[in-house]
Amino acid sequence: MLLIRGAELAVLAALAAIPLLVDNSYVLGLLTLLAIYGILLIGLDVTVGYLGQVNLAQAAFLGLGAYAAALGVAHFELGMLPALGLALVVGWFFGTLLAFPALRLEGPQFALATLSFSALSATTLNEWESLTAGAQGLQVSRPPVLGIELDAPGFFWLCLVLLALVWLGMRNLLSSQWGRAFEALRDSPIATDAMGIGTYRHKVAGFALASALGGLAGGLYAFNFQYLQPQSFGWDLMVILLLGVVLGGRKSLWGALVGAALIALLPNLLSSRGLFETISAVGLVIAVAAGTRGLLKKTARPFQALAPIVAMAILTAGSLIVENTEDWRKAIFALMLFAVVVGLPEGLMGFAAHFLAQLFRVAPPPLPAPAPLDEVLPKQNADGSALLELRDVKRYFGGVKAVDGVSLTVRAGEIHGLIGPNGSGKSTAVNVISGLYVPTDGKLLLRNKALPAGSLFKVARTGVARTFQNLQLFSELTTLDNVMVALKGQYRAPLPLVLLGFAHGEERRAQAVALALLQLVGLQDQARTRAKDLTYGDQRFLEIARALARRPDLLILDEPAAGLAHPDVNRLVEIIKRIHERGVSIILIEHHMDVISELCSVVTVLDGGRIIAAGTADQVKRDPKVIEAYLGMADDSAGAAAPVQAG
Ligand SMILES: Nc1ncnc2c1ncn2[C@@H]1O[C@H](COP(=O)(O)OP(=O)(O)OP(=O)(O)O)[C@@H](O)[C@H]1O
Repeated sequence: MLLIRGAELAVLAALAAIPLLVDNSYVLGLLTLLAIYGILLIGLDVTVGYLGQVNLAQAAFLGLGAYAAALGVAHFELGMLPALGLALVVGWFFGTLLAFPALRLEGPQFALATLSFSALSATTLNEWESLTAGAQGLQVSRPPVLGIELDAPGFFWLCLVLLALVWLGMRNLLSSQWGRAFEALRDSPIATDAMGIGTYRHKVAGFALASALGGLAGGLYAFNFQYLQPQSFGWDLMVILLLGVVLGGRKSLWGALVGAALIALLPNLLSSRGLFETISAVGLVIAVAAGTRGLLKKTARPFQALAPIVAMAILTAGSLIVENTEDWRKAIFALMLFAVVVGLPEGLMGFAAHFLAQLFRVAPPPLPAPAPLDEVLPKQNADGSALLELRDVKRYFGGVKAVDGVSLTVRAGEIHGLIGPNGSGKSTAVNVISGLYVPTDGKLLLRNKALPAGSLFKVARTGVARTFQNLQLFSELTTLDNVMVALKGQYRAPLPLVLLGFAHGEERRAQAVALALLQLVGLQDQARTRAKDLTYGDQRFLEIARALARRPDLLILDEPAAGLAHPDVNRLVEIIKRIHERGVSIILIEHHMDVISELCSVVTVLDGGRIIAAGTADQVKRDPKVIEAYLGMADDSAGAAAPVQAG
């Protein structure tokens, strides 16, 4: 950690020292642009990298921020800092305004919405000539900072200080509960909602933050160039910004800085022959190194390894042959983008990080001791009172009556088994209870209060947690982080404290709690393993630990033994017993009748969306309707064997 902090400080100090050592206005101009683009790309990376949304509006926010700062100075005689504050607020305001409707959309539709906003913003800046001077361009004067006129190095240092502050704030934010929530909702929005974290509101917050940084960068841009034209913030720039994020490496502050350096250099790269030749050659070396490493370690397919080498070889040869590199601009960008997208999907910094990790082998900071289970999961009062009541609940899909008038009561402290042949409506029933589906009709009560209908997020906040039949883990996050995501509701340091880095205490407490839950399911030694690298069985246990982090009154386990090998099924039974000892009430959907018999005090049997039997496991196993329902299933799988045979 100290090494990383040291590297950050060294790079910033080196950048700050350059104007003292080199008296060159061209270099200073590039450095200033690097700092401005750095802020802009850190913002863009929040949406593209962390939230996984294709945001095509960041250039527009740069423009809006630039004009806001310029007009603030021209019309209200603002100083530089208030003008930059105005640019930030304008970016944030329009970002929020766009985010509310646009983030209701997904994938390409969202990208199109941001594209439309860019077009609208460019047209308005262009046509509102009385305010912006339109295509003619707007002269901008650079106001003093706290009464001091800044020369070129002074302005660069201001940009660098702001970049350092943004860097620091974002590093703190992204390594906090907020950053984890952003990553979680990219991996599984359904599970994020089910963990009580509103995906929509977090996406809106992330987008607004990105736009605010776009606005701030815009203010600096205006005072740097001191001349604005609406067409500078159009589609061309947006493509270059995306190129910067992809080239530098997503989800990385370093990646944003490297991307910013590249896009600051790009236009100059082509006009300086020597520089272009050098960069092409360096690109070829990187492509060869990455390709060879990929082939040797079998992490890359031959095409993935060879294509970038061929592309960079063409670029290097071209840099030596062609007369005027400016004429080949688009082909050059295309070759570079192709090489990076195919060969280095994690960007230059992602690639460099592998090497640096091997070179320095920095041990992660030690984890705290697990918190006592009595604090993490206090024993609940299992008094047998009615916890969850379903009254004549129905859920139809067109003509399919998946759940057709189900009434049942789950009592505090019981493990309530829900069984039935395939397609009998079990998953639909729990999807209605947990808020994934809106019921077609009927009432759902938790402790005599109506359960919110059709909102995973709201139901999660009432004390209901669940796992999923088809695993819904945050696969890119570690085991520990998966559990910590679900703790967000319990650890809420105010945002300013998080940005300033004063949330570490809270973070340590959350780690200790998460470790205790991992210990409960036997995964404490895998805390730093990424969820996608766990065995299938361990992934199922991780989902249970994550759901427990919600400290639920009611835990719904949707076929937790599905696909588990026999030893893991035994382990699962032990885990469920341990959870039950804490007084947590459980609804258990299961096909393994021996698991149901061992664990459940009450069993409800569904068939065709209706309850056909209820009672103890022994009673329902002997019920003729249940036997008929199961035996009526032609050649069913072994896992779904008739209950009479399995017990
Ligand atoms: N989203 C949906 N759209 C349309 N039909 C659905 C949907 N979800 C479930 N169904 C139908 O509802 C019925 C009940 O399905 P459900 O998945 O709830 O059963 P299940 O008891 O959980 O089955 P399994 O044990 O195979 O998971 C089935 O006929 C299924 O095809």
